[in-house]
Order: sequence, then C-alpha cells, then structure tokens
Amino acid sequence: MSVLDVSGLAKAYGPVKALDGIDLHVRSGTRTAIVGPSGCGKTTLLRLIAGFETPDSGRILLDGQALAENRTALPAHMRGVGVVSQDGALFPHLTIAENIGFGIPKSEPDRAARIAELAETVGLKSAMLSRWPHELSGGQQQRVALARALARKPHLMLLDEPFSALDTSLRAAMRKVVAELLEKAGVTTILVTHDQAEALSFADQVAVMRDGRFAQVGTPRDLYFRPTDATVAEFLGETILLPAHVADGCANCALGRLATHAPANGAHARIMLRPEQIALEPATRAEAQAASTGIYAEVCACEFAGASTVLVLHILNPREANGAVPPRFTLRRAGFDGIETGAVVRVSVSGRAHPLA
Ligand SMILES: Nc1ncnc2c1ncn2[C@@H]1O[C@H](COP(=O)(O)OP(=O)(O)OP(=O)(O)O)[C@@H](O)[C@H]1O
Repeated sequence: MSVLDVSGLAKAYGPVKALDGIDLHVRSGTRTAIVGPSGCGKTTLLRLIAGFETPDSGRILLDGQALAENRTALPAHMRGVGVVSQDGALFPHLTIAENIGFGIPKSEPDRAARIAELAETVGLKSAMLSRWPHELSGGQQQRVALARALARKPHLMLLDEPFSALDTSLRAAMRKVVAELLEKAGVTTILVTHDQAEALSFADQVAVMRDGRFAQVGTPRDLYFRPTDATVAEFLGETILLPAHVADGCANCALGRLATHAPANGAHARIMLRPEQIALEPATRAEAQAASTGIYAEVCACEFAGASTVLVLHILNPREANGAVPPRFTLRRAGFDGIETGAVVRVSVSGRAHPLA
C-alpha cells in the first residue's frame, strides 16, 4: 500500500496553464476520483504522475520517494505506477494471455499460473486467454487492461476514464468489480472521470478540478452536501439555489426558516438544497390561501423524462425575510407521481440548507 503526495505541481503548454499549482494527498490503499469539465487538466495530472511528461515545477512523492521534482523525473517504467486508459490500449498483435503477461518476465517459473490467476481475478474465463483483443467485447478488453496493469504489482493505479466506452449497465457493473478488486489488492488508486455519479460512488476522496486547479477536495458526502461554491455544487448534481438571509445557524428564504450546516452569516448569502431534501404533497389553492404556516407552491411546468420529472414550482406564500426573492425554483424528482402543471402542492424541506457566498 502506498501514499501519494503531490505539491505545487504546474505544467504549461505554451500559453495554456494545464496545471496551475496542484496539491493532493492520497492515503494508502484508498481511491481518489478527479472530476472536472473537459480541458481542465485531469489527464495532464495523470500523465505527470505516470511519468509520461515532466512537470515545470512542483513535486510528486510516492511513499516518500521523489517521482518528479521540478524538472527532474524518474522514468515511467521505474515508478511502479499502473495505468489503464479509456480504450484499454491492448497490444493487437498479442493474445490475451500475452497481453496480461506483458510485464511478467518470461523467465519467471510460474508465469503461466500467474496469468491464469490474474485472468480469474478480473473475471475472465480461461478460454479467452488464447483469443486476440479484437475477439473480445469492450468490457472484456478493459478487464484485460486491468489484469495487465495489476500483473506489474503497481504501488499506484491510475485509471483514465476506463469505463467511458462501456454502456450504462456494464459501466456500473465494471465500476463495482474494479473498486472491489483494487480494494482487495490494497492498491492506492486515482480515477479520472467526467461522470460525477461515478466519482461519488467509486472514491473515498473526490477532487473537483477547474482551470488547472482544485476547486475542492474532500469526501464524496462533503462535496455533495457542503460544496465550496455554486459551480462545484452544480457540477456534482442537481441543485436548488435560493437567495437567503443567513444568521445564527438559520437561513430565511422563500422556503421558510431552515437550519444551516455551518454557522454562516451574511445578508446576501444564498443557500443550496439538493432535490432529495424537498418533499411535495398534493394540496388545494384554498388550503394555500388559508394557511398561516407551511409553504405552498403551484406547478408552472412539468417535464416528464421517464425515470425523473422536472417541475417548475412557483411559491404562493414565500416566507423570505427581505421580500426580494423570485419565488420560483426547478426541481427534478425521481419517477412521476401524477403531479402535473397547474397542481398546488405543499412543500417541505428535510435536513439542513448549505450556505454559499
Ligand atoms: N500536448 C499538449 N499540447 C498542447 N496543449 C495541451 C497538450 N495536452 C493538453 N493540452 C491542453 O492542456 C489543457 C488540459 O488538457 P487535459 O487533456 O489535461 O484536460 P482534461 O481535463 O483531461 O480534458 P478531457 O476531459 O477533455 O480529456 C487543455 O487546454 C489542453 O488543450
């Protein structure tokens, strides 16, 4: 099991600052996911850790040993770092057994047995060992790529969008298999992905990257429920943002007085809620007009999308303190429960609101 420490890492391609001062600590035997929009520098970071490129400045330590320090770098093959890329990149002229055994010396007496064991570990049938890469499905090829990387007994595994070419159901299954396998082998792992749900479910630690820097690093729950800003919040999932007056651990907003996560203050703060925190119950316009407590809303729009439905809700009796809040918000709900455009609903909020600057 190995510990990775990255500090002050920077890399520019001409005028483009691909990495602009990255600090990252990955604990031994854990899984870290790096997410961020296209072009933010994710692959560049993996390439520097793998040793395919040299940083302009900064340091990468694996178990205290310098893999790269400023412009000096240990060659990739001496780092003990395994890499699995998006397409698996198998050698087309080698059989599956030869691909898996690529990094195992031919002189090793139990080479064939190790290849068979690795194939079994990643769930490949022994009959596949004599096949060629083009005779395997995408998911099977990714398993071979993983077995090939594991054969070298890496201290650190780098996974660069390894599931992105797979269809949705296979993707989820492979993610689970790979997470379990790496955990069992105790290999410290970094996964790069575009998929926020994948990052949140796969990793112990998630780093959100933006313009060559980390916007936030933390546990999946921390990042999802306590994002540092609205961009991180929206990147990690559906978000409801409402203007609020935040003081003394409470936020006054269009949805009433809500307890907040942190003791934040600020007259112009906003709060964030996740859609799972909002419950709707059918109600009537008369109830809404007569009510002295509770929040009522009218459904102004309803977009059915199969597994989820997006509602636009107009709050009929907003409770905000400053009166300047547009009392309307969008809510994505799982499934469809018959609430249509024109319906009146009672709105309740569970859990705490998260204040944002
Ligand atoms: N070899 C290169 N030469 C010039 N610019 C490069 C090179 N490699 C990357 N870049 C630039 O550096 C920035 C970061 O690229 P990188 O591939 O690391 O992003 P990414 O987050 O992995 O993107 P994606 O999710 O689309 O793969 C981009 O602006 C990219 O155009």
